[in-house]
Amino acid sequence: MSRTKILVTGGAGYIGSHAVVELYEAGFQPIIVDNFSNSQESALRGVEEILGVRVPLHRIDCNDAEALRAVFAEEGSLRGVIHFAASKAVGESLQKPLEYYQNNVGSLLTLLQVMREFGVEALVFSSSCTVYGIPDALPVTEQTPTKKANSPYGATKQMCEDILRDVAAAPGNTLRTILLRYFNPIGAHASAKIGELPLGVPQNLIPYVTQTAAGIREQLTVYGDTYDTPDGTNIRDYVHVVDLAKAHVVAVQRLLDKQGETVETFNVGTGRGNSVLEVVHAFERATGQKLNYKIGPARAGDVPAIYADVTKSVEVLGFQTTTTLEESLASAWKWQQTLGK
Ligand SMILES: O=c1ccn([C@@H]2O[C@H](COP(=O)(O)OP(=O)(O)O[C@H]3O[C@H](CO)[C@H](O)[C@H](O)[C@H]3O)[C@@H](O)[C@H]2O)c(=O)[nH]1
Repeated sequence: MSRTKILVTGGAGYIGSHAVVELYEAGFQPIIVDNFSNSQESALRGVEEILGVRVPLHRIDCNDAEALRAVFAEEGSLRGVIHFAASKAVGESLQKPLEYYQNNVGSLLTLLQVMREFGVEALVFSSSCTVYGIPDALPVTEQTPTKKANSPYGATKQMCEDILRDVAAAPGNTLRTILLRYFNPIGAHASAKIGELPLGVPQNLIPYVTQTAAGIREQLTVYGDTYDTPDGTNIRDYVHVVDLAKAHVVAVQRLLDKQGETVETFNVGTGRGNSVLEVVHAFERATGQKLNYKIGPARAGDVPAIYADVTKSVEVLGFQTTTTLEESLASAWKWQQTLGK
């Protein structure tokens, strides 16, 4: 029996590569589109080693409508798209707003246009808990009002969500969309053949932690300990990347089964909040490594605390994470060790 083809934009990236593995293992045929602007070919070798097969790759930019059309035409019979391809660095987006709007919003518009031309009617979109801004109450549900984004990156995620809701509401619309609002993805595949590949100095907590433990970085700076949280450091919901990848498989299946509304939103997190210091100590417990860290000043723009209410994703989507924080951190460390110095 032939596999159902799903286009995965950004399929060589951190979350995308893990999703490609989970899709294939669930019986789908992922087709990767990537421009390698923030990803590396080595991720695809890792995917190949895990699966024992080559996954088709198209090296194109999602802003290039003609190139995208050629992919849809060549592949034929695509049933759905998972759109990971986007720029994701909050700080960088403040420096390069135009690039972020073009890359994130522009590429979605182009993709939607081409999907319509080819009659592809299922889309999973990578959104982010950043759309909630600084929430008034915790945990956040999908009904929690969104707040004005404090970076162009966050604004692009809100705009893309709005675009997809408007498309769904238009008369005659046939597109079905699931918006997955990711909390903080961490960790790596159990095989340690794929994982996060930050370029340069990591901006995110976990790669900074693992690089510090590996001796690549001198010391982790914990950004502030005077927040209104139990230990004064920021609280986040750290979700294992393989769990997160699996949420996409469930979402794609739901779209193909035509269940639910034409556009649906789900939080993808563990439902647990952990402080930065809890992460540091969980890492030490999980790996036996002592972490060199200091408390530094708060980072501008950080949300004091956010974690997911996962009731809807459990009850409606039928999705639940299974990996503990310690397991996630151990997988991140195992992956870091394969990278060397
Ligand atoms: O060296 C560091 C790095 C991070 N942190 C703290 O660790 C927590 C997590 O920080 P990350 O940078 O890993 O992630 P954010 O919570 O800032 O998330 C942001 O980046 C994510 C991916 O890059 C998502 O896109 C998300 O939407 C966006 O808000 C924060 O409290 C941050 O202050 C430190 O203390 N030291």
